[in-house]
Amino acid sequence: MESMAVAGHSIHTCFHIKAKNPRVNLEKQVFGVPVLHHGVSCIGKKLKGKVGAGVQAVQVGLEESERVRNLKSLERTLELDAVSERELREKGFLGLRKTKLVCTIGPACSSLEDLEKLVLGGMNVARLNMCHNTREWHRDVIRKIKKLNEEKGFSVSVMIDTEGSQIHVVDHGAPSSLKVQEDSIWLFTNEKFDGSVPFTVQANYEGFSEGIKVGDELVIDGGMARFEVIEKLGSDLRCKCTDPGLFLPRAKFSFWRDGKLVERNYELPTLSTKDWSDIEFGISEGVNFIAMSFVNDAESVRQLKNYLSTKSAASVRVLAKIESLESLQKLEEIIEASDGIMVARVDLGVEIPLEQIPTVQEEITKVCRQLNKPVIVASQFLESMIEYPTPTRAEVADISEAVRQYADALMLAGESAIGLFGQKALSVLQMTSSRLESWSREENRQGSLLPRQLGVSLPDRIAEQICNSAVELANNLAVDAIFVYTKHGHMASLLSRNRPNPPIFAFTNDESTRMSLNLQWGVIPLLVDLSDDMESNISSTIHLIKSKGLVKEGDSVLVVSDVTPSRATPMAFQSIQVINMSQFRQIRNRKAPFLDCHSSHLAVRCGDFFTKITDRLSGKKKLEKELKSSENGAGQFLFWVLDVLTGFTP
Ligand SMILES: Nc1ncnc2c1ncn2[C@@H]1O[C@H](COP(=O)(O)OP(=O)(O)OP(=O)(O)O)[C@@H](O)[C@H]1O
Ligand SMILES: CC(=O)C(=O)O
Repeated sequence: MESMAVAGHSIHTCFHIKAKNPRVNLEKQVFGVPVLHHGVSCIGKKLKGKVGAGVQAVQVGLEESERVRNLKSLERTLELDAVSERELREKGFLGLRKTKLVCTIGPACSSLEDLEKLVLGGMNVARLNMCHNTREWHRDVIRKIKKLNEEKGFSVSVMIDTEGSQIHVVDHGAPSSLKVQEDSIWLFTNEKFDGSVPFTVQANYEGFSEGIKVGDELVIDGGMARFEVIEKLGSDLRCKCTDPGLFLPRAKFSFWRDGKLVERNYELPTLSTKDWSDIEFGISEGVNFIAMSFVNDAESVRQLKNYLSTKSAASVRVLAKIESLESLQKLEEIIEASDGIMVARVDLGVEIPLEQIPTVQEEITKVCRQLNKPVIVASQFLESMIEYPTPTRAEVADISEAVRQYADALMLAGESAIGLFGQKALSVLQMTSSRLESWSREENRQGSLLPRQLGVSLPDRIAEQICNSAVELANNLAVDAIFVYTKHGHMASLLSRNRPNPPIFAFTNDESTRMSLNLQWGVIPLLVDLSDDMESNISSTIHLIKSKGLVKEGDSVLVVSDVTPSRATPMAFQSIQVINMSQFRQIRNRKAPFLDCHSSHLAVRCGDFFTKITDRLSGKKKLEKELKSSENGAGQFLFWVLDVLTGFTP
């Protein structure tokens, strides 16, 4: 045991842990686990008057004047974005929407006024698809979003999508959509010519017909129309329409044989020359995310991430778009290599049968959560609203399903980019996701996806377990919010991964972390000027939230802090505390922590307890017996925490 601080109802302990399991490098880690000795009996109910009234542990080694300076500097800078603040005032902590919303920006919504309406309607991330429009147009939109962020106190992130390399139609014989009649005969060619030739389809890639045989099926946009290959003329294909439908501009096509996709190794790079130059453009405009189209392996993701590092742009997060059969076959390695995933349902539907999309979407979403990467479910949520002012009931059900699957974010494509009712579509997305979230909470259905179902252990097992336990505590104690102090967003994302009932306020002093957390489920990122003194960070942020009038009587918060070693705290220190915000007073004049007999007894228990947990279940039985027989509340509490934590052991 190293040190300890006890104040009021809160007890803070720090101790070294020697791991027996070599996979868990605990030697250098120090935990701080503040424990409530009155908390055990109120699991699942709202904490009223049972929580420590304030954070009183004070760091050893910090002079008082420095502490007060830290508090003052924090008071000057707490950026809660204007939209979250408004929502918080209207709906309270638990009413904050958790599912994030992404809108594709296109000609229908690129004016400053329309962009502002989208932000006020809940857009967290603006997406620009580099395969449409000019670079000047994209630059203008990005600058407008940044201007709104600066002038109106918004915090909307910007994402660009690379065009990627995929076989698609350059021209299909008409300037816009075209009906394809049954039995009509078409020529598919790689020949380049100006203008349109009736019944002639130009492909963008000369090797498009390699490996294709007479009798194969050519499918347009995952089923918009179907053809049979009736003749091969060099590299051209003569095809007969077997299933009439529509030809849209830039339609994608795929070939099928005996009911299976014909898989071919096109010599197309994931990032084309144009994509690299779009990436340069994105870096120079300070975008927050790059979504890579047609990723087929982890290597291409790593290549882009390395490139961003060499350009001092490692803060730009790389998302991999899952939209090919090959990317599904290498799903885990792609997720692990990337900073997040987009389930690009439109293009995915070109390569896998449409009826498989819902289950594939669920599987990708689940694996992303397991591996702690945010996931966007994209496209066609409200396709009918491109033309009509109300959604179909099935579209609303599709949104609800993605929310139920706990996707981090949902994305509008054509609905916002070119739709007649983009803002209305966003409000349907917003209302439907909020409704399902509150229904889940009220019915306590959140419990149906318990953290233990997450299954895997991440490399940082200690942080993972702390966050799992913190969320279990937060849900059981029914706190109103979780506060986390984070440099790179790691602890915030581990908390989000557990999809807690209360929202997660992630305080960071890193602007790029703040912007990247905009994609993370349930996280409200706030920019603050964090100091080395974690207690004053906690104290000041609670004080600031209170001073803005955002705290109601009885509101409590669970605080997770993760202090990296510094002069003030030479050892890493991770702690969980529960604080009643409404009774909270800023502590400015206490100088040192103090001990009492009860707490030192508790710390010994804690040390014993964690050693045994890290030794997996070997010590559980003995420890359970000891803790169960303990006559004080702390022992009982630890027994309960033991139960929670060991439940996660694989
Ligand atoms: N910047 C833009 N300028 C003009 N039209 C756009 C723009 N962005 C999107 N669109 C329109 O909105 C529609 C949906 O856009 P989105 O980029 O999601 O789909 P997409 O064209 O199928 O590309 P991808 O398959 O890469 O997602 C497009 O078909 C296009 O018509
Ligand atoms: C968004 C996208 O690229 C798709 O749905 O295919």
